[in-house]
Amino acid sequence: MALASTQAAQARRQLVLNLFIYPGGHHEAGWRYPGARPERLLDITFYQDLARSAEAAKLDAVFFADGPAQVDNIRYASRFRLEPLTWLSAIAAATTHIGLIGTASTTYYEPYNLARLYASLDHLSGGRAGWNIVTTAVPQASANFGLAETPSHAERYARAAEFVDVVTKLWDSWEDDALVADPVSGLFADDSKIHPIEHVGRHYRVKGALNTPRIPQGRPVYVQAGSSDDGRSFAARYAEAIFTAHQTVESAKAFYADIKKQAAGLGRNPDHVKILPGISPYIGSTEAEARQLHEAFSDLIQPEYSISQLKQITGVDFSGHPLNGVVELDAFKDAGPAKLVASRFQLVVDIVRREKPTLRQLIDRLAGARGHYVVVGTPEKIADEIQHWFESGAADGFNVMPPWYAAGFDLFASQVVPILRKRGLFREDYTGRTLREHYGLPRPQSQFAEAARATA
Ligand SMILES: Cc1cc2nc3c(=O)[nH]c(=O)nc-3n(C[C@H](O)[C@H](O)[C@H](O)COP(=O)(O)O)c2cc1C
Repeated sequence: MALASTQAAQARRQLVLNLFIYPGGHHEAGWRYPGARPERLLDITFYQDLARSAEAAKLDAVFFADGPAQVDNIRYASRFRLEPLTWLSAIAAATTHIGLIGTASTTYYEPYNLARLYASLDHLSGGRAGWNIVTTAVPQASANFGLAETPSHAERYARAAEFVDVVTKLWDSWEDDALVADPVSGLFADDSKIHPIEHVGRHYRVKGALNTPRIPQGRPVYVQAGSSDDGRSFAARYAEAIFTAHQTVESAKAFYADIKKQAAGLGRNPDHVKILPGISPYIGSTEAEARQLHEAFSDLIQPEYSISQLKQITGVDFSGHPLNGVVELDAFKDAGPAKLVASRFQLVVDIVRREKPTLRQLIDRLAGARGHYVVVGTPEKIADEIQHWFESGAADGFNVMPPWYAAGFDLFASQVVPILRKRGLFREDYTGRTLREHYGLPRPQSQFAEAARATA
């Protein structure tokens, strides 16, 4: 009976929930909050425990951001980077169902290397790999790869499109039944079903095939994070899940409608493109308690860090601006290279236009989750917000961004998820093993197998 009701529940549109793991927590002072464990930030068992908690709550995946550069303002916040694929591989060994989404940049990788890495993660995890495709907007990164300057926004996205075409061919280059491994006949692999890809393009020349058999999911789940116009059209063409930042349900609804329309216009099934805004919950048994919790984090903010973060996002240096002085829109009119992450830049400008904050209020707004949606309230209120965005066409789910670990996530898992489950919005139990099955996505066929069948 339970399984039938689960399947019936699954048949209804189900909420997607990922745990976005960020060393030290998503609030910039999260590593300082009482109960946080900064001494465990390089301890793999800390992240394995977090992933097991997310799996126990039946979440879809854990998600790691990434950027191949040391950020400028490490002095006051735990902003170092765990290389996602290595840490996710260790998490795979400690879990059985939770999806594993790692960020990797098309600007600072080569397709063949990246295809091998994600093929390994998908094989070793039994089909749980997701690739968050970013073009990376951190100017410091180029200096780590011998580049005199960062390629332009448009150039990065042009490369990214070709990059995805190449790795897709590489993941398809072994047909599903190419690997035989028959000790009786002595045939290990049917090499007529392993295809060189012979790619020659503007940015890449790759002969192929991949040197790894086809992966359990066929291809990792393609996730994308970038919301500029270029980012949106790239996402509509390739993404199966999109991580995005929105402060209001209206902005999220407009983004959601735009992407779904663009995807449908390309002949894709819009249901196979999951829109996942970030949400950072501050949970209290009462509204007052939740507000106190949020204020306690604000009291731990170190403005030097916040102002350097603001400069990183907007290119504008507010270090000489009084904390209690109102931030004027004019301050952004000549903003320069920081427009590399166009969507995040626009998000800050929209806050300033809408709320006319003082500098202290602005850095407070951004400290919680770098511009993602921050919700402060009781578990019912947070579940209401999630349900409202989900049912009003603003989101297919969320990347959950706890202000601190592990209690910040434990509260969400123990107090908010059960309410969502009771409302029939979220799974009782996994009904599949792979990330594609959790997301309700089809397993793609190899383009070479399809071509071979077409000519047979
Ligand atoms: C929600 C969100 C998360 C992002 N996470 C990353 C990340 O982890 N690493 C990265 O290099 N870029 C990240 N980016 C930036 C973009 O993916 C990408 O680098 C691009 O250049 C800028 O995106 P946009 O201008 O299309 O918004 C993120 C962007 C958004 C909107």
